Amino acid sequence: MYFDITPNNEFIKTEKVPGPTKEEIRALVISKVKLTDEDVVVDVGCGTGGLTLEFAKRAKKIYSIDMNPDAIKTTRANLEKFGLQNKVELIEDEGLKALDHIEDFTKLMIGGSGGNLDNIIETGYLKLPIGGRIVITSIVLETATDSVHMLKELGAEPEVVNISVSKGTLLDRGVMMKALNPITIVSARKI
Ligand SMILES: C[S@@+](CC[C@H](N)C(=O)[O-])C[C@H]1O[C@@H](n2cnc3c(N)ncnc32)[C@H](O)[C@@H]1O
Repeated sequence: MYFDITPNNEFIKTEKVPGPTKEEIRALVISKVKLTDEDVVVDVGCGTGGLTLEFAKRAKKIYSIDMNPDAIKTTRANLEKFGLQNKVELIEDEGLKALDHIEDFTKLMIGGSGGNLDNIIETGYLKLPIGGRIVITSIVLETATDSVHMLKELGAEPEVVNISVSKGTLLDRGVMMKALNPITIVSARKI
């Protein structure tokens, strides 16, 4: 089956909002989330909506949270561009506050936490059902190591992968590879 990941250049973007998460990373995140069509996903820090869009293509329901109003606007614009707005509830709020009001989700994605990482992980992990999954993407190592410590404290067994993607540029004399910044993905199953 064709594994459809939306190319980076098809997203509506603004300088005020980070993202989208690079397409190769989005593909891997879906695999680490172990996304199914029965899933209810919470995406904390939805940014441009890169991951929200991939979840919306495949899952039953998505709650996408961002404290930046421009991120909510941009995510909405991208969902509407691809006709996927109906599955997604957009919440303009701080992640932890918004999580307090959401129940019965099966997967938790954290793509931004703004100094509240430990609390968002703890609250989210405790609300997940046994067998649910939590995935954290990080551009700084400290987010990854802090996530590992917190998940271990909660009794989980986190997996850590660091992905370096290089993209080829076609030149007359060959293909020049340009490295993009590495991303660390921490993931765990609720046990
Ligand atoms: C790197 S971007 C996420 C990109 C996104 N995964 C995508 O594919 O477009 C991180 C986002 O997290 C948001 N953010 C950071 N801390 C937050 C918090 N505590 N609560 C809600 N949103 C937060 C930021 O406003 C930003 O839009």
